[in-house]
Amino acid sequence: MTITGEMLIGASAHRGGQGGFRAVDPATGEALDPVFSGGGAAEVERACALAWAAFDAFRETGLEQRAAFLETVAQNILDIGDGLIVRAMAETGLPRARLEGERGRTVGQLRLFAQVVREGSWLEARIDPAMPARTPLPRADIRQRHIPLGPVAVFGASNFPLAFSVAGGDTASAFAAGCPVVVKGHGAHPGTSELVGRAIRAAVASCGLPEGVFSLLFGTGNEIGTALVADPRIKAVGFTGSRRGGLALMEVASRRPEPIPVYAEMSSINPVFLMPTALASRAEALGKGFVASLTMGAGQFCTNPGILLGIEGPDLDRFVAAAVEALGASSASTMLTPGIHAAFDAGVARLAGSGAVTTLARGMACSGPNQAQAAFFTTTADAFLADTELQEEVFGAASLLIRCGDVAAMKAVAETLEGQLTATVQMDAEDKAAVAALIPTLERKAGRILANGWPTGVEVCHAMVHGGPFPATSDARSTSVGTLAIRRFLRPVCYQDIPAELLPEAVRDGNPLGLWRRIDGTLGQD
Ligand SMILES: NC(=O)C1=CN([C@@H]2O[C@H](COP(=O)(O)OP(=O)(O)OC[C@H]3O[C@@H](n4cnc5c(N)ncnc54)[C@H](O)[C@@H]3O)[C@@H](O)[C@H]2O)C=CC1
Ligand SMILES: O=C(O)CCC(=O)C(=O)O
Repeated sequence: MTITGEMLIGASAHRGGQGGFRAVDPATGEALDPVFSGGGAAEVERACALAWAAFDAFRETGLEQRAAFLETVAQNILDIGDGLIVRAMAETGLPRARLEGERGRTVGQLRLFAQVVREGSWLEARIDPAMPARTPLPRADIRQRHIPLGPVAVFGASNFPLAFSVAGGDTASAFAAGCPVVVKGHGAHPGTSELVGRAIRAAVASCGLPEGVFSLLFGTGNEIGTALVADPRIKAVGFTGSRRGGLALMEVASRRPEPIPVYAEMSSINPVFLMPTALASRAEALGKGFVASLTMGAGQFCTNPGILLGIEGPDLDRFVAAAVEALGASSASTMLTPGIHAAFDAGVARLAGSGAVTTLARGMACSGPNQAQAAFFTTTADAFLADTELQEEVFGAASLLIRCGDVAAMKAVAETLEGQLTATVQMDAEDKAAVAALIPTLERKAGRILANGWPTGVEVCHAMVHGGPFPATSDARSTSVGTLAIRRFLRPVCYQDIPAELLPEAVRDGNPLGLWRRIDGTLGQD
């Protein structure tokens, strides 16, 4: 498939009038062909008009047709073949194995949402039949189903060019809900974005859907993203990126005459609690496991273990020695963009320069452009509690070990943490009581609590929560990974005494869709 550098607006490919740009291979610093054109207000207007025009037809597609659309997108992505992986490698510096795995995750995610669409429980159909004889007042016939919010703006993330980008979780869940999608592609991987965008566009056409179901826009500054979120036809936003970017888009969305929800996944330092017995029994293995998680993908995961908490003593020293050895042997790796690399170096310099922080280890020296040397620091619980800046995410392979006096100090630190995507406990059976005391705090702070694993690598499944209180996300009630992500783009509508022939199929008598429905409070398939 050829990459042309055009934006995809409905069925047409379009060269915008704003400044052109090229992707950069971060491993060499070289600009890649072709030149991509940037869009502005005119392209936003066209894409949103088409999306709005498509909405009513798309939202009432049959469950089977919509599921087949998601499966066609998945197949079309696979059919691009190796060209997709090669382009993504060049644009991101990420290795082949990682990108092949990410493609599998992306395709699997689309197929999982197809199953969800078919199964139909997301419609949450409820029927409270009329009670004309009820006294003192009769009850009307009241029915409820969920409908999609409307066209969704999706911002592709830099660090997952497939799974959190053009056909990533935000797009898959919005399509599953019945929302047209306008993607603002990330400028770091425009060629990858165009290839995937063309795969989606072909699926829209072959599934007989209106062209406005999908558009892909590019633009260099903030203008295009701002215009997209401000457009009155956009009804929700999905975003993964920086806290600054997420906050800026939340501000735009809240200032609209009709404010809309922004589901932004932003920043998280993912605390790991090294419980005493676990540390005593396997400090060395934990040290190695930690470094493997920290350095994976050059640390460019929002689930990266950015802080560790352990109790002072010889077992923690053994953990540190093992981690220092593993980290010292970790090679420098190419980061996604020169900007992300510069932000990592600045964050590491900030920690290294703090009087309260000691540098424990750095990874191997850099040997090419945009490479990052992993970094491991330590501080005390008192110092951490005194300086809120030590909580700021350093995006990349940098982590801070907080030395605590006892389990109570660990809990005190946990209480001061901002909202997190994850919280991890490394524990043995004897640590259970201490962990039980910690869990209520962790539940308030994080979207996912895990034991004896590492937070990087999110499973795409029904029970997953990839979310959490601010600043991990802008809305703690949601997840951006897993099938519950569909909820973000739905809202309930109630039908009171609506004549049977005007009711949507989901809540009709006789249950033509064969859904699980709550009838007078009882769940069943009647
Ligand atoms: N927590 C996480 O999952 C991630 C965090 N980051 C953080 O973000 C930093 C920069 O990386 P990027 O991926 O470029 O994230 P970013 O937040 O700068 O950009 C993400 C997308 O949002 C758009 N955008 C950003 N600010 C905007 C604004 N004010 N108005 C309109 N559109 C806006 C950008 O054009 C881009 O398409 C990294 O150094 C890292 O600190 C990056 C990726 C993932
Ligand atoms: O750890 C993962 O698999 C997902 C990480 C993520 O969501 C991110 O880095 O934006």
